[in-house]
Amino acid sequence: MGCKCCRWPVNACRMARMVKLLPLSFTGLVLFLTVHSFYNDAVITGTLLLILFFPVFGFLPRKPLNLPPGPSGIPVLGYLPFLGEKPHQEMAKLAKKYGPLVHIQLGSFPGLVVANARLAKEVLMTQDQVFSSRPDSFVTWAKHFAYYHEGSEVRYSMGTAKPGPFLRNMRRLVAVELVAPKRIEHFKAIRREEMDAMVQELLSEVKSGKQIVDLNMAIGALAMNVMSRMVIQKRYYAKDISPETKKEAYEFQRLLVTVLTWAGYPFLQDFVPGLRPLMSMISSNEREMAKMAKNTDAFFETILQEHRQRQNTVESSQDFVDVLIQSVGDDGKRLDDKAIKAVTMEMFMAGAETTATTIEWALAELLHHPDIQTNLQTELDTVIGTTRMAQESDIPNLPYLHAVIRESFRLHPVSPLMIPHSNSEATELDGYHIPANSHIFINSWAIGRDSSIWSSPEHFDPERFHKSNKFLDSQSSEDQRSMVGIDYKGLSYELLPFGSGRRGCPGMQIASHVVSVAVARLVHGFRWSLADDRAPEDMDMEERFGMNLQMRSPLHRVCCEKRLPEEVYLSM
Ligand code: HEM
Repeated sequence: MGCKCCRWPVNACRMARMVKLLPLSFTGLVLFLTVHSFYNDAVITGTLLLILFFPVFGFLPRKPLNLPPGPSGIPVLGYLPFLGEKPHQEMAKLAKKYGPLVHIQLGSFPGLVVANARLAKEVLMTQDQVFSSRPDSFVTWAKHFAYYHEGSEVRYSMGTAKPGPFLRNMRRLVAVELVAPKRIEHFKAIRREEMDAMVQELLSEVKSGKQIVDLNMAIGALAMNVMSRMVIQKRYYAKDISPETKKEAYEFQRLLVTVLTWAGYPFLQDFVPGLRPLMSMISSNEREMAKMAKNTDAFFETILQEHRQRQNTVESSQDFVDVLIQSVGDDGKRLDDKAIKAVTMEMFMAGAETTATTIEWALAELLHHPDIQTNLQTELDTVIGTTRMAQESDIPNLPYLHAVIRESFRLHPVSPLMIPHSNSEATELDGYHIPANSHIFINSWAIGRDSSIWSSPEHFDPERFHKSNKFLDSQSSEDQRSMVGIDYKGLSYELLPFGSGRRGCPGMQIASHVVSVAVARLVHGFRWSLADDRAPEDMDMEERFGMNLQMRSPLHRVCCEKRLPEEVYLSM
């Protein structure tokens, strides 16, 4: 067990205190002698001594704080080096050992892992206001890609912003202009056209005799095109685009991949801010990011200027950038150009990859479990028939599809630790002291595998969400029975792929439409199996942690067979 104040090993903590005291004591001694030889007056020297040594009391042994239990780390870095390549899994292991609330020291910051539904509710609902900030540790990325500088404290990205006028205004704009029912309906045609385009693209590959298709690419193109048409009225992912757009699309894709990669990168200086000046000097990452940030800024500046020239004021043809340009904040001012550029980019980062990865995991599970794929096809054929493709209006009539998607979200939340929350003031949680500015990791991956909630938690089985729930027997508790009613919209803390509360995902409605219809279309229109004679049980279902929790082996080579009559595809 580590020291109660910081969880380092007790001796390491004592040593660190002594090391911290040395320079102060030395400086104090030198100053004392200088001052005393100058004034030769005991009262003045004594007063100065008191002032000088006052801060030292901060380093003397303190009354132990009642922190939640947790592992000890190493001096300076704390538990950072032990989080490994899959921090969500390591944090889940810690929760098994120490309980659902675990304290971990992350460099200079206290960290907290929340790993059960009851405590997630406490953080996201009961104490939502206290925990709705974001940590101070995103600043390296934000400095380059969200126009952050330490003097201003403003981070022009919703995901990293602290509560305040910028975040309030942005969340309002997204809620009203992108995801309100009227706008969802308005963008319906875009979603339908992109779904049709994906099916046609897959069909043309199947017809050309290639039975193996790149499903990862098809899904990625769908999610990107839906987002880019809503946000900037452009379509970058298609074979039939003009050579000019192709160049622009290439630059867009290159920039986005880089920005996403850096966003998932743990910068040491963000956790040990004392190292920031040194790292800025020696780190090649910072130089590379600064270069890339210039290109990103130039790209989104062009988009912004194109929109300004077009001056689109007709609501029916407005995209999200038009809305951002015209919006007026609480202070009566228009948005800063930097904010418009950063939020435009963020829509792609937060909205497209997450949606694509979610669809890919669902399809992966259906490849891994062919019997469940067949069950879903049976439901689709029964409800929709075989003479037309699935539409958005069919979704409420497809309970098994809904169960498949919920089960996929349970096992594969693409943001397994959400975006870390932070508390602006010290508080108490479950009787423990939570220091201000802690990094709060709500581990939805671990909650989705909590055996006190879910029977056979590692097992993919949509039945647990379906009325014919075979996991229920006479021994089942009321809690287990109520699983059938659990949804992912932020009201059931057992299933939180989109988070919940003030910082919950504002894009949930759009994502939910795209994910449901894409899975329905892909499974209704095609039969999927593994390429290269691989058996389902040999499939690689491992994860790769990053900005999103992706498949370690994405679905680049999958067998695809058309399963509806030819005229259904032709009539789209
Ligand atoms: C299946 C797709 C998606 C999933 C699983 C997902 C999940 C999440 C999660 C877990 C969070 C963090 C919640 C928290 O920290 O409490 C989040 C935040 C966010 N999401 Fe999504 N998201 C998806 C799609 C989208 C879409 C389509 C958009 C764009 C319209 C979007 C925009 C955002 C933004 C801007 C934030 C930051 C909100 C804030 O910090 O206040 N997301 N999302």
